[in-house]
Order: sequence, then C-alpha cells, then structure tokens
Amino acid sequence: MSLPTPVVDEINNLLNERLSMITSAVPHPLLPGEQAMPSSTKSVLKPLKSPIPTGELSVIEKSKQLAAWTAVDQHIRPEHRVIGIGSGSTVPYVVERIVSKGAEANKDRVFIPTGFQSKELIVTSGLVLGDVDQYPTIDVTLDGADEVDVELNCIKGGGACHLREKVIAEAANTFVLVADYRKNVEYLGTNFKAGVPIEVVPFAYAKVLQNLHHVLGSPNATLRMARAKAGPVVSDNGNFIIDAPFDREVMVKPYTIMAQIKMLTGVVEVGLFCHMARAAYFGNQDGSVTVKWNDGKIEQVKA
Ligand SMILES: O=C[C@H](O)[C@H](O)[C@H](O)COP(=O)(O)O
Repeated sequence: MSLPTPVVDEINNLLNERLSMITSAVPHPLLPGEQAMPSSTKSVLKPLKSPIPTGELSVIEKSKQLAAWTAVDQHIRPEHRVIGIGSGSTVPYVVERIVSKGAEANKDRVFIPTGFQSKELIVTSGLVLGDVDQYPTIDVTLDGADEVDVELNCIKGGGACHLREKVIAEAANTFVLVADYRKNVEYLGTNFKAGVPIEVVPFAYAKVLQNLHHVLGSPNATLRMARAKAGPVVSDNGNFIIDAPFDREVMVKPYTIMAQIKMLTGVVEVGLFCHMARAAYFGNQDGSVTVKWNDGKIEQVKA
C-alpha cells in the first residue's frame, strides 16, 4: 500500500529541511535521547617539538644528523603509517627530521620505540606512540649502529637496547641504519673494541661468561658494569649485558659467531645483526653522505 502524495511530499520536505540544517551546521533542537554534537568535528593538530636543542653541532654530531636526515628523506614515504624508532645518539636526528615534516604529515602515523630512550623521544616530540604487539608489521625502522661492515652486518647494543632493536628491525619491511663515518668499516670490531653485546638472563650470566671464555674463544668477555650505580647494567628487559670481544678471523664471519653465542643457554639476544639492513647511511666530515645498499651498491650523496 502506498502513502498518499501529499503525505510523501510532507515527509520529503521535513527530511530536506533537516538535512540542510545538518549540512549547514545549524544547531537544531535535540530529539529525546539525542546527544549534542561537539561544536567542531575538525581535529586540532598539536605542534610537534624537535628533540634537538638549537646551537652549533660538532663535526661528528653534524655527520650523524646528515645521515639521519638523508635516510628519513629517502625511506619514509607519505603512505608509511607505522615507523620503528631505534636507540642511540644518532636517532634523535631521525626524530628531528620526522618532526620537521610537520603535524599534518605525521597525524596518521604511529611510532614504535626500541626502548626507554626512543619512547621518551617519541612522546616528548608529540608523535603518537605504539608498540610492536599492536603493530607487528612496521613499514620502516631507522636505527643507529656501533659499527657496520661491508655486507651491512652490524654490531648493536652499545646502549644495551639490541633485544628490542632486533625485534623492531625484524618486524620492519625496510630496516635502515644511520651512523657517522667512524662506524663505516670493512669488518666488525675495527674501531668498536668493546666486543659483541650479549643480553643474558641474570641467573645465567656466570655460566655464559665461562662458555664465552673457554668454549667460544672470548677470554676477555666481561659483565657490563653501570657507571652511576653499583653493580651491572640492567637492560630495559631486566637482564644483564656481557661484552665479548673476538679476534678478527671470528668477526669476519659474524653470522657464525652470532649463531654460536645464541645457542648458549641463558642468552636472550646477541648484538650482531646479520643480513638485515636494506641500506646504511654514513654522514661524512665533508658534509656528504655515503649510502651502502644490501646489493653492494655504494652512493655518495651531496648535502
Ligand atoms: O643499544 C644501543 C643501540 O644499538 C645503538 O643504536 C647503538 O649503540 C649506536 O648508538 P650511537 O648512535 O649512539 O652510536
């Protein structure tokens, strides 16, 4: 049964009137049970804040900044939504560059930290914080390194963050390293003499040390001690860190020694990242950036 034409017209007029009120944002009396709309539905973007204090940078800091800025410009694309933020002294420049793109560019993005330091960087810059358990797939992760060899294997963990860093690196479709020129070496252990950082559960540290000394050939492996606290460094995961130096003939095959260390019971993670990085960016003293790719290509980028 159809309604008479005057009734249909009446209903249509009422609907059109109500629609024009809504679209022209004219407030209308509330219906029973209806809630008032917020006065504006437009989200207000808070300004972001750079983590880098203003002032002149030393040559090394400038090199870190160049590497970080170039890597951000080349690897964070507008469509990227989930970004991993690594740890160390080069990463603040990564965040600085991301922040410089503005609140609008970053408003739909979430940033995944590799530890306490990067979490603080993300939060204090005004970026949105997420975690890898919410975002197990990351578009791109940018991180520092203690040293990087010709095949882009690297030592990480100088700041005891390598367990989370490896998880965030593995979760990323693209993992990119940023560092200054001192980290660009032929084989690992060239300038970084402290050894391979190894995160161990506290209960097992003495046994792991014994194995490193007598089985794996690192007689000088030591438990990392804290500087402003009595006792050992405790990682963000509540574990201890051992630093294990190895001879050159061992370090030229980092994957082999990484696998051997990882097999020791009590070891949580080893600070050797092998065959993981897509590219490594090294800022140079002359203001250029050396970019090494995982296919062996090397580029020089002028600032
Ligand atoms: O645990 C710390 C991390 O692996 C760092 O990314 C690494 O130590 C490099 O740090 P930096 O950029 O300060 O040399």
